[in-house]
Amino acid sequence: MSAFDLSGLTASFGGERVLGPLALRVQPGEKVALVGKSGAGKSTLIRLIHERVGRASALVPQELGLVNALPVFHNVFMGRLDRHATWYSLLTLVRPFRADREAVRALLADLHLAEKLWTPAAALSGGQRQRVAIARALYRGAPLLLADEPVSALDGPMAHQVMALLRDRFETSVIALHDVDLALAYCNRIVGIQDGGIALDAGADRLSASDIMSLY
Ligand SMILES: Nc1ncnc2c1ncn2[C@@H]1O[C@H](COP(=O)(O)OP(=O)(O)OP(=O)(O)O)[C@@H](O)[C@H]1O
Repeated sequence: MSAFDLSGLTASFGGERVLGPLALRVQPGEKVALVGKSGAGKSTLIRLIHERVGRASALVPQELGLVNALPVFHNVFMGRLDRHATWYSLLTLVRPFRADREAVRALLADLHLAEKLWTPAAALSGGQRQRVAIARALYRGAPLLLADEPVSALDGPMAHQVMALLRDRFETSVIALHDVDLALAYCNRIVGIQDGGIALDAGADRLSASDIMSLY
C-alpha cells in the first residue's frame, strides 16, 4: 500500500515543459521534503499531486488561499467544507456550532492563535495568516499533507514548533521547503528537484546539508 503512486506527472506553460515527466511514489509514514532552487518546479509538483490525490489530502498552498473578509474561525472551518451539508455550512456562517468552535479553538491554541478566533483574516500578520492556513489543513483531518513553504513567514522557534506539529499530526507529508536544515530535521526523505526532474531522492539520515546544497 502507498499513500500515493503517481506517474506521468508533467507541466508546461506557454508550450514550454517546466516539469516532468516524472513519477513519485510515497509510502504511508513518509515525510518528504521537496527541495531545489527557486523556479525548479516544487510548487508545480505539489499542485499536480493535489490534483491527482484530491480530497484525501490537506493542502497548504504558498499563497495560502484565505478569505480576507471572514474571521479566522470560518477560514479554518473551510478545511472540512466538503464534509458538511450546505445548510450546516450556511448556519455556521451566521452562528457556528459550539463543538466546531471548540475544535477550532483547540487547534488555534496549538498554533498560539487562540485569541484571534474571531479576527478577520485581513487583520492578521503574514506569519499569523500562514498559521491559519496550517490550522485549516489540520482541521481537515486528512492523513496526507501537501504543503508549499508552510513556515516561510515564521520566526525560527515558531517554524520549528510548527514543523514538529505537522510531523506529529499527519501520517504522511510532502512539503516544499527552502530551509534545508528544517528539511533534514523534520523529514525522513529528501526529494530534490532540478531542471524539472528528480535529481536526488534519499533518506534524510543519509544526507547532509552540503549534499542538498549541490542542487542550488
Ligand atoms: N502560471 C504560470 N505561468 C507560467 N509559468 C509558470 C507558472 N507557474 C510556474 N511557472 C514556471 O514554472 C517553473 C516552476 O515554477 P514553480 O513555482 O513550480 O517553482 P518552485 O520550485 O516552486 O519555485 P519557488 O521556490 O520560487 O516557489 C518556473 O520556471 C516558473 O516560472
